[in-house]
Amino acid sequence: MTEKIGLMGGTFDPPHVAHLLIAQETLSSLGLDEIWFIPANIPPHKTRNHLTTSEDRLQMTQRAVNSNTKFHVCDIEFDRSGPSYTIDTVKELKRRHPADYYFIIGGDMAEQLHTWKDISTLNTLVTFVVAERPGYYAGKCEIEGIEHIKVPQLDISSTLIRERCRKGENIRYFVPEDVRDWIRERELYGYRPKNST
Ligand SMILES: Nc1ncnc2c1ncn2[C@@H]1O[C@H](COP(=O)(O)OP(=O)(O)OP(=O)(O)O)[C@@H](O)[C@H]1O
Ligand SMILES: O=C(O)c1ccc[n+]([C@@H]2O[C@H](COP(=O)([O-])O)[C@@H](O)[C@H]2O)c1
Repeated sequence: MTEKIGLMGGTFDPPHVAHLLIAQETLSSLGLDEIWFIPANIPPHKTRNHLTTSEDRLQMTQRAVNSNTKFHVCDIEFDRSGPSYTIDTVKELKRRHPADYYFIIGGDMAEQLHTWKDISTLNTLVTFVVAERPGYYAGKCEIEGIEHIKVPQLDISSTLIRERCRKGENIRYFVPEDVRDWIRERELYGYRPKNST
């Protein structure tokens, strides 16, 4: 039988619990075999100047998924220079590893999906799966054939976590413990917690 693989693309600066939750719920509700987390080398639509290094984001993503045997990290986008367009990633994945692919996105991404590179072709190569996200409405998405999954909405973002780190606020349970350890060890986002919790 053809494998069913979920792709969870992201900047993961840092990866957080909402990423893990929507991936897990997609896996269970669509009966997928695995989820591959794909950190973007150069996220096509992010305008922020200073991303954390690819090595740190890759390491944190690895740590985020390591307790789940069905979650894996795929570093395919680090092999290419220039913006990490999903169409290029998916074409390469299909060449290397034929399977049915499901690309997971949040409601914010769904709203702008029509602007993605070669979206009409990409939409024939993967099934998009959308998880609602507070403040966005995936129903606005104009692309056809999208699956919607029901997941409790979490108003958590990497931006919020970076802000909390900068302010010395606690990020426990916003990210997996192994990710928090890495952020603390490397003092990413200026993280110096005010207390040991
Ligand atoms: N809380 C959330 N609920 C639903 N989807 C989410 C949530 N957070 C992130 N996503 C989705 O996960 C994918 C990767 O997101 P990304 O790595 O950019 O995290 P982010 O929290 O949106 O980051 P930032 O705050 O830096 O923009 C995107 O498809 C995004 O829509
Ligand atoms: O291919 C595109 O045109 C495109 C435009 C915007 C985002 N994406 C992908 O969507 C995923 C989530 O993006 P981001 O910016 O929220 O990390 C990530 O895998 C990006 O490469 C892809």
